[in-house]
Amino acid sequence: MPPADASHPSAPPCHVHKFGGSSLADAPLYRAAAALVDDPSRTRVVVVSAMQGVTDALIALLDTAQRGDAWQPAFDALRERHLVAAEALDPDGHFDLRARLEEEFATLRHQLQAIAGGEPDAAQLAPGLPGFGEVFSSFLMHAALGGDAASWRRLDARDVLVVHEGEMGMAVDWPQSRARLAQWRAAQGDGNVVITGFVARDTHGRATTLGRNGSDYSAAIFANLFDAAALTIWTDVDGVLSADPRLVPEAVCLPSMSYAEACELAYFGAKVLHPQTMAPVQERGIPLWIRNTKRPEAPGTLIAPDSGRDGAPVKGLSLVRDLAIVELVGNGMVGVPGAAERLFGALRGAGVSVTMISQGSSEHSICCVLRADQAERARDAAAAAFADAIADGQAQGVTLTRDIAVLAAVGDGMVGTPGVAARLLGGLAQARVNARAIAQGAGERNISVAIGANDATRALRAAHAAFWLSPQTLSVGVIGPGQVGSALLVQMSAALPQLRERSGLDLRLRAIANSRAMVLDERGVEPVDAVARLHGGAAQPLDLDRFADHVRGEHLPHALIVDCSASPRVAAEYPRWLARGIHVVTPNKQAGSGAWDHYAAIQDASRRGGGRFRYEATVGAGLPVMLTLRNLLDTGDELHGIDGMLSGTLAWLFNRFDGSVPFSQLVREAQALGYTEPDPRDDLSGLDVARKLVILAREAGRALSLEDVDVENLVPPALRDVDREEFLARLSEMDEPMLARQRDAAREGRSLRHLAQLDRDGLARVGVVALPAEHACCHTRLTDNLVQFRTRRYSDNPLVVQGPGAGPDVTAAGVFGDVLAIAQSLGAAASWSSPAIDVRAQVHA
Ligand SMILES: NC(=O)C1=CN([C@@H]2O[C@H](COP(=O)(O)OP(=O)(O)OC[C@H]3O[C@@H](n4cnc5c(N)ncnc54)[C@H](O)[C@@H]3O)[C@@H](O)[C@H]2O)C=CC1
Ligand SMILES: N[C@@H](CC=O)C(=O)O
Repeated sequence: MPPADASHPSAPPCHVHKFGGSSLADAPLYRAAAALVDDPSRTRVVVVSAMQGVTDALIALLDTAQRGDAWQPAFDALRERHLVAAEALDPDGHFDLRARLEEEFATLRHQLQAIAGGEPDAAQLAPGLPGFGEVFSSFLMHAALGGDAASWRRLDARDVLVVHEGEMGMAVDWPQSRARLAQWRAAQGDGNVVITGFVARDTHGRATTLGRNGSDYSAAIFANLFDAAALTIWTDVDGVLSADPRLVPEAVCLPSMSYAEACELAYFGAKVLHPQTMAPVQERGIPLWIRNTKRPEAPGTLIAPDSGRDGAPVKGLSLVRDLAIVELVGNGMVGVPGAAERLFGALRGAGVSVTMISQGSSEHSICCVLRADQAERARDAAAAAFADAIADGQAQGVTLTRDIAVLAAVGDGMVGTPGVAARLLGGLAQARVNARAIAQGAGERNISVAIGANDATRALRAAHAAFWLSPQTLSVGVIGPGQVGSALLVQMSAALPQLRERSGLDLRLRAIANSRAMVLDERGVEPVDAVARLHGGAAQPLDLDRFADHVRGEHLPHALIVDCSASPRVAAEYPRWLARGIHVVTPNKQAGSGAWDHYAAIQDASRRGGGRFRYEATVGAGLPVMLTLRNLLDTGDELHGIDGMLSGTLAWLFNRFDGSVPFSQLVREAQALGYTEPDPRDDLSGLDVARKLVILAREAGRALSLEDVDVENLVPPALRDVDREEFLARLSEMDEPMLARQRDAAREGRSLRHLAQLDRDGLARVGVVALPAEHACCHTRLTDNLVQFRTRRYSDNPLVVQGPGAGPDVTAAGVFGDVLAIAQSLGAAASWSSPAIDVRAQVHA
């Protein structure tokens, strides 16, 4: 590019603003845009796009006219839309806006008539016709800015900007354009200017456009021509985001980036920037801001020569779809100069543009990623170029793989930083995405990975999580906010902020469900509001598959479901969830003690899928019963037997039951205190304790099942098969038999206790026993569980775990402990991570 024009040495530096169509959809938006540039301390240059949708409408009009179809109705609609906006912006005709627009529409009408009529030379009108939208728009903006000649001028870019078609799109004829602008400024004087974006004239003087999204390019060109102090591109997002927010809800707005980073991201699909936009501003070192018209208070993204190192190696991720891989394989190419030249010469000859290249140091193959619509042409050209080598057996052939996408991580900070590729590929591996080809230039600013098209979104989300989220980020779903579940939500609400702050554990509650309804929320559910939201408008019928899909959301590195129900239906899902890598934590005993096949399927799915299964709270609520057993066995001890009191409810009942109060009244109290199972018969029948004994036995490696346990059932036969409500109504039928047992025991100086026993030979018993006063179980309080482990090491005196074994709070604490154990095991944070800026992504309208 030539040096800056010196014809206006005294002109103050100006600020160029560019507004896209989404910011100019109607008259109020033109006024809002005008207010954003209201800074009299600077000379302002405003470059406008067409009103939203108008360029597409013009292209369609052109197409209709070229086919000879009726274009008038669409033309009238377009004209009407602009006249409505003109009426709103210039109600008293002060700016003569209506007449000026009518003049331009008359020109457009003549051109369409000429094109539709096939008039000689009419074809030459076509390239410039889609640019009428910017012409109309410049009049509207001129009026919105209060455009009288003293303060604002209007410049039609077709009068000054000269372009020609270059190899890489429209190229500016800088000397001509600069000279023409100088003439224009000499005639008009310096001051504020509104300019039509997108349009230009070609070297023959015909109107043309800069190509799709060319308004950004226009703005950068005029920033260069005016030697501007800054360029601001106003759009409908907060700035350049770390990834496409439609695919990555966690995308963050980047505060700054270098020109080089912006170019890499622009090329690789970051829609906010046009690839050509950077060059004219980069050449003069003009700072470029991307800002949001709808949130002008947001700081936006600054693109400048140096991005300012913030310690984050990766600035953004981009994804290019609709690609294919063409690979040339040949033993005969090893060490032979010219093979690459021959291949790329052939591709050039076929007019194929190569997106990415990868060749291993063995030189045995060259792999090119290119556009899918050019793939067959590329393959045939490569095969033809190597036909002789293929015939001689020196090359094995050319293969074509379709349905490819390229994911790229971009950032100046990658230069010289070890571990970036590992983090990227590690993230992909965790999401089970296979890398087909990898490329990184010696510039180290871009690592590109070719992947299968079906994996593209998953790969982008996984890579984003790998760079922007704590590796200990968990997407959490809670099922069953009853007694235990609600207590868990209260505990989470209190603990989560400090866990995030101090330990980097980022637990995000994103789904909640009870037996009827569920709430799935992408942005997260506040734990304290979760239960209320199940009764609100956002709740939907429970669907466990959709629940799991949502929790598994691919943009977060890990997923975990907490099942606080007692439901076998929910427990049946565990193998499927674990196989998908979803961790499961539960106090629900159905899975741990259910059918052996189901239990084995859970262990198997966990091993294969990587999801961890933790169920400490199923035995002893918050007590470390399972943990103790696991530690004993993992350190090489040998279990001889387990005995003790495994039911908080039954412990509490028999601690209190001295015959002075009916047994049924105590059961109701235990239920109200949240100690019992949802159906108290599960406790009274001994079933709940039998389940716990089975869980412990299985944890110790014994294939015990419920039917192997000798269980005493305290529920009278007449109450066993009635429904829960009837059972509760007839609870007093238990009083007499229980009182008789209590009196018999008291007569012998004994107390009733509910015991569970698993002996060395695998015999398992559960039931009520009358124990002498000196027995350890007669020295417990309230809901205390007491579990005695007899092992090789603890043979004379058992290892005892004792403490409250029921109740919502202690159980929830046991569940929460399991959740944290999983989160903590997910790997410590790396020494660097890309900052999560507080400006949240604005999804494109
Ligand atoms: N309460 C305690 O002290 C202890 C309880 N547990 C276990 O904790 C679990 C919960 O107990 P509580 O909170 O006392 O029960 P609860 O009856 O108060 O709550 C159960 C919750 O599960 C939901 N639910 C039931 N069936 C469902 C289904 N098919 N799908 C989705 N949600 C369903 C219900 O809507 C309710 O929100 C049970 O498995 C229990 O055995 C374990 C240790 C101690
Ligand atoms: N109902 C159970 C609760 C814990 O599992 C008990 O009383 O122990």
